Amino acid sequence: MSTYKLNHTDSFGKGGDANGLRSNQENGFSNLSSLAQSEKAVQEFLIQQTPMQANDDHLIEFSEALRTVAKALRGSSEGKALAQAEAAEWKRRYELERCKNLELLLKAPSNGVCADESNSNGMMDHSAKSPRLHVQENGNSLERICAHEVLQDCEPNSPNGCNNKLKRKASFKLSWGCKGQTNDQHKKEIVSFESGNITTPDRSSKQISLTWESSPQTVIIFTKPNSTSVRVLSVEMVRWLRDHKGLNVYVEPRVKAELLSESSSFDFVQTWEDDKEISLLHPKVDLVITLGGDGTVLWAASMFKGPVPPIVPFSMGSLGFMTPFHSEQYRDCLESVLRGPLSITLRHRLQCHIIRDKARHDYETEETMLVLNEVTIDRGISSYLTNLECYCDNSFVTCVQGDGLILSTTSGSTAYSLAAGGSMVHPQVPGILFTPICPHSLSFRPLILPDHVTVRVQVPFNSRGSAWVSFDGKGRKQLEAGDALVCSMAPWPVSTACQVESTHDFLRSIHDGLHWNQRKIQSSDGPQ
Ligand SMILES: NC(=O)c1ccc[n+]([C@@H]2O[C@H](COP(=O)([O-])OP(=O)(O)OC[C@H]3O[C@@H](n4cnc5c(N)ncnc54)[C@H](O)[C@@H]3O)[C@@H](O)[C@H]2O)c1
Ligand SMILES: Nc1ncnc2c1ncn2[C@@H]1O[C@H](COP(=O)(O)OP(=O)(O)OP(=O)(O)O)[C@@H](O)[C@H]1O
Repeated sequence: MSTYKLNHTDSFGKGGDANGLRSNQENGFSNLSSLAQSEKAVQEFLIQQTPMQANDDHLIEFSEALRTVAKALRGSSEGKALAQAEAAEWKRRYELERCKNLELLLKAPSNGVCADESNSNGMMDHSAKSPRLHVQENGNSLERICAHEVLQDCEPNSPNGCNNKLKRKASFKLSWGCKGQTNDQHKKEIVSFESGNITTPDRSSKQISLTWESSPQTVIIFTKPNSTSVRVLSVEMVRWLRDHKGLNVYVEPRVKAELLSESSSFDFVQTWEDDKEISLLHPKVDLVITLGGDGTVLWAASMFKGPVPPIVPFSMGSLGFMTPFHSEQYRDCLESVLRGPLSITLRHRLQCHIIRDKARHDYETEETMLVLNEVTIDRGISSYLTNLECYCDNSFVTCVQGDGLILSTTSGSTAYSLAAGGSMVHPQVPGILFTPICPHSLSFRPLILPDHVTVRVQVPFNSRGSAWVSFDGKGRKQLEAGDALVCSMAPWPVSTACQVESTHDFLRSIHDGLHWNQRKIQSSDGPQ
């Protein structure tokens, strides 16, 4: 019986005491080792006693243990109070220092710092050339908040003698590029370092509007194959563009044949003979029209290995994530687009090179592939795990062991990457999504990398099998051990016309296309 009583809970008498200990632990009680020692001593002592003696002595030891607990708790709460007092003192000193600095600052406006009381909204005025101190009005009392510290050069013979804290701020210079690197390959005019303040006046992900300076003359139409409704609409649209808008119209060779089979009057429609010829079309084409689903937009974009004319995508598929225009209203839509101005979504593309191990020292690599959605490296028909070594610039990222890896644009974030657990990202956010496919690991979360990096994915020499690359779900190529795929942001984005504007269109797509976060509204009759 006594041995039964000597379990952990009973050495404290009752469960309530043990609970008390638990809550004290949660409150920061840390003197647990002395407590454990006392408990052990009580146990050892009691084991040596007769049952009667043990009961009395048990009570004595138990009360001692309680005293130990109380002492430890007292120590803990005293320690806590001390720490709080110390924190309060630090806070008081900090506030004093801050007030002193603020006073000095306001007393000395002639040293180049001006207290701009007109700007009472507390916002930073990034456009100001001279350094400013901004103030914020808060209720009746004027609370002054230094929005940012000012970089100030100290004039050696200045009448004010740089006698306040500001003069102590170290001057610094920022420049573009990596440490020790002089080229400005990654330069983007989105940040300026004027007067030592870092500002971002123009961010790349702003809504963009396109205004025609002269009227568009030539359009090219891409259509989804094997669809009767698409074929009917393309016949109608081609005629309307020619008869009502006086435009030159290009279509694919397949579509030209279809149009001619309708009527020989379509011989005004132009086409091309081979892929080389279409790659030369860009300088002639003002606008691209797509009739189909997202796949047709991807197809159209893939036809342009360099700059791409603006695309007007009409929805004639089942999902239509990137196709905001309704085909029934094509006349109104095209009238408005041709008149301009129009909002566009600037969709970044990735450029991908395969570097073969056996050709790694050759100057020429295989043809560069441009993708609008993603490049996928997977195990193909192999039943082995893929083993892919990934590097970002020259830093090792990870080794993917699973079904594969998706390197996606933000436009592609709602496609395959989404299915593999990647985040949905607004298409105008510049970045590269790094999304594993079925990784055999509990901790492989998807990443989003910045747009200026180069990602290299290599099949290691000790890999059991090869890997397969596909570009926007097409054009599969095999990667043998030692081969690598190098991928970075392409300089030729794809601009797609918006129905309203890019954020509105994106949100509409995730609501209507993916039924994002749809749930029945909770009824109001329930606990309040
Ligand atoms: N498990 C998957 O979800 C999976 C598998 C393979 C390919 N894909 C995607 O299919 C794309 C190729 O499209 P396709 O039409 O030629 O093939 P497809 O006809 O097989 O269509 C794939 C589906 O993905 C949708 N889709 C394509 N791009 C999208 C985007 N940016 N946002 C939202 N949905 C999008 C299409 O509307 C279509 O419903 C690939 O780039 C890849 O992203 C997805
Ligand atoms: N002009 C074209 N020539 C050859 N293939 C095309 C062309 N346009 C689209 N495709 C291919 O046809 C397939 C289906 O096209 P698309 O995705 O546009 O239609 P969908 O599947 O009906 O639409 P959604 O993707 O909305 O379900 C895609 O694989 C795409 O690559």
